[in-house]
Amino acid sequence: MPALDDDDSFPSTPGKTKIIERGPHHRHHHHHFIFARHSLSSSLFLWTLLFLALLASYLSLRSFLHTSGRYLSSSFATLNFDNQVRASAEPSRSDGLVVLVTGAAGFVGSHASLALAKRGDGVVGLDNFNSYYDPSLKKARKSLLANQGIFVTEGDINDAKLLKRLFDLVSFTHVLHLAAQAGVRYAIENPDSYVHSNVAGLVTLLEACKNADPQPAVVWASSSSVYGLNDEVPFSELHRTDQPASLYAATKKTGEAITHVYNHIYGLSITGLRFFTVYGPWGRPDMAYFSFTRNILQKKPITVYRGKDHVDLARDFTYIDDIVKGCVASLDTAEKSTGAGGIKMGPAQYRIYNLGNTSPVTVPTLVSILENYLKVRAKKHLVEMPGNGDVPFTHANITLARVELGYKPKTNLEEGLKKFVKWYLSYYGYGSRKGKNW
Ligand SMILES: O=C(O)[C@H]1O[C@H](OP(=O)(O)OP(=O)(O)OC[C@H]2O[C@@H](n3ccc(=O)[nH]c3=O)[C@H](O)[C@@H]2O)[C@H](O)[C@@H](O)[C@H]1O
Repeated sequence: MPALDDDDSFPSTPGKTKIIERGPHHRHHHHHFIFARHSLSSSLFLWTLLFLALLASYLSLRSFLHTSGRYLSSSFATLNFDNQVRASAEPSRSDGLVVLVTGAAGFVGSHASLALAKRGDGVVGLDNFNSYYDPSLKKARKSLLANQGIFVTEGDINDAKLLKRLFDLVSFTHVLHLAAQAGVRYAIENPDSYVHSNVAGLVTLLEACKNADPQPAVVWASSSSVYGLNDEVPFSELHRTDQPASLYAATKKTGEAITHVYNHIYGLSITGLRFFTVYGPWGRPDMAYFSFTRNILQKKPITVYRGKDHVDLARDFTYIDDIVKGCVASLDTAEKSTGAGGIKMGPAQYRIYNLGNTSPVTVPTLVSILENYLKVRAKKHLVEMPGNGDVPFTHANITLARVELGYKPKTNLEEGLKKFVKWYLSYYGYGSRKGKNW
């Protein structure tokens, strides 16, 4: 009796079935079966091969079209970008400057770009459109610039590749560096953003300037806040600036030291401008005159800080058009950098100027001027100045800028705020909720 080989009924290896041979009859059928199976499986095999071949060609064709499509569209985008940059950089007057303006969608940057383009200089803008305050205001400024043929590219001053690309495309004669993290009190909330833009970003930008051939002359925005706890008035460029009261001020003071290094080692021509509380149309919504206007119109309370012993705080508020004239005069009087491709050839110019108005006004006076134009009484909350970066007053001595730049501020706070309120009402409308959260 044939032993029942239990093993035969089980696959010897998982997935494989053993063919059980049961005598000649069985064998004949079996051959037939094997033959049929064989021809079936070879035609199946061929069909499978054909299918796979078709599938492979379809997939490779698709990926080829996809890649080349992407390549073509990115080449077009590159070409388009290059053309926009070059066209924007082209001056429309002979001997026109060719200026890279960083922070071009910002308050001072947009005004300065327009002024330069208006007199025939070539201007290329760079701005990261961050959301420190409502980016739609920045986009609106960008459109204003675009209408005058000025291209503003979206990018960060920390992007060394982008900067190199811009310098490869255009021989900038000047850089007007206005991109920064502004705001004195916000540094408590977001200290990193000040280091990112005002220190790291500045170094990346100066590296690009120093490597460029020819090297541009650099004019950049420092701040009245560098005077910090200095109480000699009016503030002169010779006064001490080693007692900053905010991280913002400390990063601007650091900027003055960093630019000095690039001047000293690489021969970059440097002009630092200490702006004093700049205000005006298309201004910054985070600043007091702007947020007060919005709150007064919306019948919301405003917080007015006071110093010790109820002394009013005061600022040397400076109108935007005067600041722009100071920027343009700085560009026009800047000497050429002396280095080339990162090597200094001789000593280069290093300047620092106060750009203020020389007539400080108290914050309550600012409020009453606004009340008068807006025809609404402000709901004032008087609060003692918190120790978060503010200084009690600022007051600029502008003798140096007057003598060397021909700087002469013309607009007092009353006239300047009138222009600001007119712009505000036309842009936002009465009591508009737009821009509620700057
Ligand atoms: O010159 C500069 O280098 C700086 O100027 C500007 O700083 P500041 O002079 O502090 O302007 P800004 O905030 O308008 O406060 C004005 C006054 O209103 C008071 N203030 C402010 C807010 C508030 O709610 N209440 C209030 O009383 C406040 O105490 C102050 O007395 C720029 O913002 C800054 O980026 C930098 O460029």
